[in-house]
Amino acid sequence: MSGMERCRVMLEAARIIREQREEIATMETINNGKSIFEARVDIDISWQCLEYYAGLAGSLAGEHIQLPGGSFGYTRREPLGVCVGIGAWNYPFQIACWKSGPALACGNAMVFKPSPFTPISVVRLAEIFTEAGVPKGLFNVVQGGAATGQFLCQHPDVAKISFTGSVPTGMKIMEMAAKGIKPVTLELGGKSPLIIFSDADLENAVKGALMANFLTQGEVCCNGTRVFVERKILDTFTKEVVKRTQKIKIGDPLLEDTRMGALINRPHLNRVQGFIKQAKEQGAEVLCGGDLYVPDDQKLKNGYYMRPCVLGNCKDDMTCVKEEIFGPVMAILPFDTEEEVVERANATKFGLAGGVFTRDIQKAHRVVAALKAGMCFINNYNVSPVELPFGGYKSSGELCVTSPGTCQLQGLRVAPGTAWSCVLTPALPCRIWQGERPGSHRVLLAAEDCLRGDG
Ligand SMILES: NC(=O)C1=CN([C@@H]2O[C@H](COP(=O)(O)OP(=O)(O)OC[C@H]3O[C@@H](n4cnc5c(N)ncnc54)[C@H](O)[C@@H]3O)[C@@H](O)[C@H]2O)C=CC1
Repeated sequence: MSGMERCRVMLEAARIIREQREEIATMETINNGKSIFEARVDIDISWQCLEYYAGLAGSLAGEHIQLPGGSFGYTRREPLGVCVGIGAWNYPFQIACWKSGPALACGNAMVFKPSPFTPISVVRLAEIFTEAGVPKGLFNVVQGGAATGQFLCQHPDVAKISFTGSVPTGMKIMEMAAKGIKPVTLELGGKSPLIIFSDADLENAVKGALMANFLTQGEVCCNGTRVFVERKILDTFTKEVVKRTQKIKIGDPLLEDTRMGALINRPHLNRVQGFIKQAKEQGAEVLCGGDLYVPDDQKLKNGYYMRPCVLGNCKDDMTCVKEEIFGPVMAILPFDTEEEVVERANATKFGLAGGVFTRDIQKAHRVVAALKAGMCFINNYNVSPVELPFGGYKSSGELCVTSPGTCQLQGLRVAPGTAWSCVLTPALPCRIWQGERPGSHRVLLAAEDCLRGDG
């Protein structure tokens, strides 16, 4: 198909997703355990992603290069072939769209393997693609776990791998890809810093900290789980964060007013609670939560619910501060100076995201420029519009130009050795946690301010 033809099919898929938003969101809530309120946002981001790449499909073009003596050369944009997408369980439908959107826009085929913990919603995506006119066999779902993932990565007919998941699995994928000299895009874990200066709008900073820690039960790779608070406001900030955290409504994720659903499974719940136990042993103080939550509703009593946890008295060398917990656990750390906090914020093997809350715009841009992180937020956190890059530094994986999988857009890829970083600045304060739709945020991006590095 030509780019325009691919565009039309993808726009139709986006339309169907929009039309079936409620049904798919409900399916995603059952699939993952996150609140229906959040699942709807995921579905919106998913159709927006397909629309965005549909828009690019028609404009992909080669170049004509004039040579001496009247000769000329030209480049063609050609699909890679069969791309493999391997997804994590926290954003099943969205990850599948982030990977298949760019792949299909560029004329590739995709074999997608969801996490075995969240197998269903991506099957609905495959049905929608078929309904929209994607030729049979162009988007395929293969269910399975590690062995299936390995088989796909090692398959000689696979041209490219796009992976979202943990750092250890990412390493294995990179090794397998290296053996086949296959390009790979990795979207891995994080332990991102959130820096609250004493001049910040306190109300907004507190909401930002909740957004940075408790969306999707804390199972979000770019969460700002190391919350550095300027010592002057430590007590006030901590008190307010604890108060708001205790008010988060936990329970049946299909209810409209629920803001925190169930964790993905029992072993993961045990693992998260293990981190909290270890944090206490190492001297941290549990300021709230961390215990199991048992809903009154009998049919939910065996669910994997826990109360969101805030840890005080944390030190940089504690396990809860160093390792990704991937659950609703916030660690608060005091700091005194800008120089000190930047150094501590960067002292991590990860580099996915970072956030700064301050009223001083120069300080905000200075600090985010110094953070070694792929995505930085100023006076906001965890908004990810499809138009912006998503990816990390260091062990958080390769940074690509837009959403995971984008490297299928060859040529738009960041040149080797360069790094991109994107910064989001809000026109409105963080309100999503109060129940407003993310549409109420207007995200401003000024390219000159936001891109750094050779890109
Ligand atoms: N940077 C990002 O964009 C995101 C990162 N994550 C990270 O993912 C992790 C949680 O997700 P999990 O599903 O537990 O990660 P995981 O790494 O265990 O699994 C991810 C996917 O890889 C597959 N897999 C496992 N072993 C494999 C192997 N040897 N070869 C090929 N495929 C294999 C799994 O079946 C699953 O589909 C967290 O560490 C989180 O930070 C999650 C979401 C987004």
